[in-house]
Formats: sequence, C-alpha cells, structure tokens
Amino acid sequence: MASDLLKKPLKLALVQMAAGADKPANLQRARTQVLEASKAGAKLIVIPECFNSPYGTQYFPKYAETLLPSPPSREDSPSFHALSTIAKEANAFLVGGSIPEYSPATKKYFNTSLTFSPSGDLLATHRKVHLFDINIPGKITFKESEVLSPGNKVTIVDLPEYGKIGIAICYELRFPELAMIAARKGCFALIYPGAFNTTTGPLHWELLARARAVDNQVYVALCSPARDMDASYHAWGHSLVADPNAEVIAEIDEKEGIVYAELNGERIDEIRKGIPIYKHRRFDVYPDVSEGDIKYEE
Ligand SMILES: NC(=O)CCC(=O)C(=O)O
Repeated sequence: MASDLLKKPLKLALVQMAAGADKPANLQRARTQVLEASKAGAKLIVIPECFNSPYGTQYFPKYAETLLPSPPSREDSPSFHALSTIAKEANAFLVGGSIPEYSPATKKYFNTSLTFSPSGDLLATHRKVHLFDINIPGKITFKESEVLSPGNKVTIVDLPEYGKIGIAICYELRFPELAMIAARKGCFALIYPGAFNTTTGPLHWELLARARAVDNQVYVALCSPARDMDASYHAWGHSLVADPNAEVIAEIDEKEGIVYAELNGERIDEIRKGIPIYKHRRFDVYPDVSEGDIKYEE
C-alpha cells in the first residue's frame, strides 16, 4: 500500500561540494555535480549552505544577491538563475543550499535557501530563522548576527507527486520545535543544507540528525560543503541521511562527493506502526507545538 506521506520512492542526492572564493566557479561546480546526481537517477538534489561563497560574516556582503522582486534580474541574482537552470537541466527538485541575500528595501542581509522544481520554477524561499551565534572559548566564535538578520517563517514545500519536505539551515537542526512542526504537518523528510565545523561537528552533527529522525520518525538529510583547510571556516563535511528509525543509511567523509539514498514511504509507515508515538502523544497534558500561530513561507 502506498504511503500517504511519500507517495512513491524517491532517490535523494546530497552534493558535498567545495565552495571557494570564485562565485562563477562555485555555480559551475554545483551544475556539474547536480547533473552527475541527476544522471544517477536522483530526483531530489541538495547542495550545501553558502555554496556560492566562502562561509564567514566577512564574505556575506560581497557575495550577497538581491532576490526581490521575484524573479530577480540576472544581474541582481546570478545564483537564482543558475539554480533555476540547473534544476531544469537535471529535471529534479533542487534544494539550492543557501546564499547570502541582501534586501535593499530593509537594508538587511539573510542566509537564504531557494528550492526549485524540475521545470526550474521557484517553489520556496527559506531565510535562516535561527542564526548561528556561538562562543566556545579557545575553539570557535562565530556570530552570524554581526551581519545577518533572521528570517521568521517555517518552510514546508510540497513536491508534486511525492509529498512534503521541511527545509531549514544548519544551526536550525538544533531546534526540535522546527522539525516537529514540519513532521506533524506531514513532511516525509527534513532537509538541512548545513556547514557544521570541526569543533561541534564530531559530537553533534550525526547525533542531531538521528535525534530529529527518531523524534519525528521521518528521513533527515544534512548536506555540508567539503572541508577546505585553507578556508577560514573548516566545515565538518560528513553529509548524511538518517532514516525514520534513526539509522544512518548513507554518509560521506569530509571530501567532495555525492551521497545517495532511496527514500521510501513504506519505511516511515513501518517504523510508525512498530513504535506508535504518533498515536501516543498527550496533547491533553502538554501543548502541540505544531498548532497555534505559526508563520509559514507560502
Ligand atoms: N552554519 C551553521 O549554522 C553552523 C552550525 C554549527 O556548526 C553548530 O554547531 O550548530
């Protein structure tokens, strides 16, 4: 019996690409690797957070593009047009990692993810809601909010013929509420373009992916850039897919490469039948975070 959540099997690819200082080269690299994934049969393809620029607050203003009004002009957003064309060439849904965005109307910068359909149409825009501001003395200090402003919407995207996915960016993996809202609204997978680092990555990256998967009994996919030890920020890499039972079913090391996984709705149904937490929740005892005044990207 077909699953209500994911109507037919879906091949997912996570493109763990290197992103350097040369924006046109980053766009070209994304194209080459997305097309390789599509040749391998992937119908949902993800690229990393900040794929068109090095990751660092010092780079965001220089690499930022203007997305509104939508569609933007080619001059305002070469990355928007590259992603739309790549999705069409690949004939696949493309979660376009994220790019630094500048809004002239508000004079604010955002960390923004664009998702395109196989015909190259923009399906959703997610501006990172939870900014990465951390300070681990002697290890890493990073403050996205020095430059970026937060988005304020939950992003759920309907992939026609398949089902719904939730999209959030990197640090947002640490916020179970976001994942729970998306899962309880019927998503079969939570997709996170991300760039954890070599301090937090070893302990938390896989743990958090598996935690969000087991909490919600959905697929969880994390797509990182490849590690570049010459860059100012050392990405953890290790793009991976956890299944609805929190098993890591595909993973890569820190180098460039593509991770593939077959997603199957019947696997979600099987796990939910065996451990029926969806029937056991007690909203008479505590509130349902997926109800109430939630702001969605439309
Ligand atoms: N780009 C990010 O949001 C990094 C998040 C991260 O490394 C973490 O530990 O959280």
